Amino acid sequence: MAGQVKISGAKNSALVIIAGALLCPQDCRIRNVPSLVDVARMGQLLSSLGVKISQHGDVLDIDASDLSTSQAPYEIVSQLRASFFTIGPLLARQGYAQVPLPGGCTIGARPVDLHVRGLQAMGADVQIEHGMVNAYVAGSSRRLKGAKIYLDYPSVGATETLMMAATLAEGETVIENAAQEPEVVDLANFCNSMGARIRGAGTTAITISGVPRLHSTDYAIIPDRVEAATFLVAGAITNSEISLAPVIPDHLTPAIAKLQEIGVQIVADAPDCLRIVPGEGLRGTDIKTLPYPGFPTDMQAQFMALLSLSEGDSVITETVFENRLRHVAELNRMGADIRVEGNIAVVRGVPLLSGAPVVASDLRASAALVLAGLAAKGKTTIQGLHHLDRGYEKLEVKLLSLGARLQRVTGAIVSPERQLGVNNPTANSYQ
Ligand SMILES: CC(=O)N[C@H]1[C@@H](OP(=O)(O)OP(=O)(O)OC[C@H]2O[C@@H](n3ccc(=O)[nH]c3=O)[C@H](O)[C@@H]2O)O[C@H](CO)[C@@H](O)[C@@H]1O
Ligand SMILES: C=C(OP(=O)(O)O)C(=O)O
Repeated sequence: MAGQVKISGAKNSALVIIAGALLCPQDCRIRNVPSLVDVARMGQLLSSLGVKISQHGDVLDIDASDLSTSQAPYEIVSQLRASFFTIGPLLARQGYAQVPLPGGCTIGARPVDLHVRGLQAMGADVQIEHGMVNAYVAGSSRRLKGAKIYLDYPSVGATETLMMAATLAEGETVIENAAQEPEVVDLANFCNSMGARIRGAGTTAITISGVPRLHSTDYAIIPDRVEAATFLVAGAITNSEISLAPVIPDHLTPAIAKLQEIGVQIVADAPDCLRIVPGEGLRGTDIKTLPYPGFPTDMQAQFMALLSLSEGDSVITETVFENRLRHVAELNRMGADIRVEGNIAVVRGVPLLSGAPVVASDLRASAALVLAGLAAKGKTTIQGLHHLDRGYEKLEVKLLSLGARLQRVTGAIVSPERQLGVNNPTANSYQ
């Protein structure tokens, strides 16, 4: 493979920024929105609340001037976790919100206690009954009150929920031990572009001075660092020179550092363009997933595919989610040598993977299996592509343009039966 790839807008920014548009009683134009199943579902959720949404290419126009209800429907919330992020804006704007518990998913239980405790600290009365979170603000103004909130863990979602809720609260809110992820900063910049007063996003202490009302905006989402890292690994695992743009290289620091340890060179050709130059041989290294600026959990599976073909032993420790190593069994089906104990995977590099039928257990696991399939000798068939389509815009089209040999075999848009066939008849040992 070789060539250039266009990186799409960040899924995790898009989802929360679409929820954040609920804060605004005027038009919001959001640019660089990736075309993903999750984004479409988030749009359906807002429509069910009475919001008018129209899409032209990667531009989304959202008019949330009239909200017909503050009750989010279970059928949509249960399909994507990010839908719970609507609770903060709905409560802040309407003084009332009813959002079903989003439930866990294959990577972990994913409770929402930190979101709930923070909203309570801001004066909301929150009851959880029959799987539903009912939150309301008493008093004639129905406005939340600024508060000092310490998060036990720097949860991305809780930081975002509370930051959005605080934009319209009375007084000042300080979120301590806040998540520092780039998508949190993107959300803060989006809110500030509508007149919110948020300082410190990207650090561990975020201060929000509440304002009575926000106004319309035109905002472009940052590039997706997880998609970019996935393509960097695609270059490394197939020994291919690939250029990526647009990217924000700073957001990729943990991935670049690990790729360099593994023996791959990354060159900045322009401030928003990175090129991967494959090395002579790949070496194992250790990875521990952590909140940003640590190594992202959303890149762990893809790096495991790469390390399974890197010489020597690697230890991968997953600390963010309790059940995010389910791709191990599938990689082992392809000839990888990986042992799991608790949240630790010990990867012993093998010279060659061999194509096999495999099943994707979650979004990043599906990307890891595609990467493994690109490097493996023979044909790999991946089932469970509904996970992939949640978070990668046209992955196979982009890979095909680089010269990969793969095709979508069956299925309609959200069919779990959908399969991807990846074929590499000429894999060499130790790429
Ligand atoms: C849509 C979106 O942006 N998803 C991202 C977001 O998910 P999400 O916002 O769900 O991730 P969090 O940072 O909240 O979760 C991290 C850890 O905190 C725990 N926790 C979280 C909230 C809470 O109230 N209580 C609690 O115990 C979770 O179970 C998990 O073990 O950040 C994750 C961590 O970078 C990424 O993997 C996801 O891709
Ligand atoms: C876990 C992820 O997403 P979500 O929080 O939407 O499930 C992810 O993007 O890898």
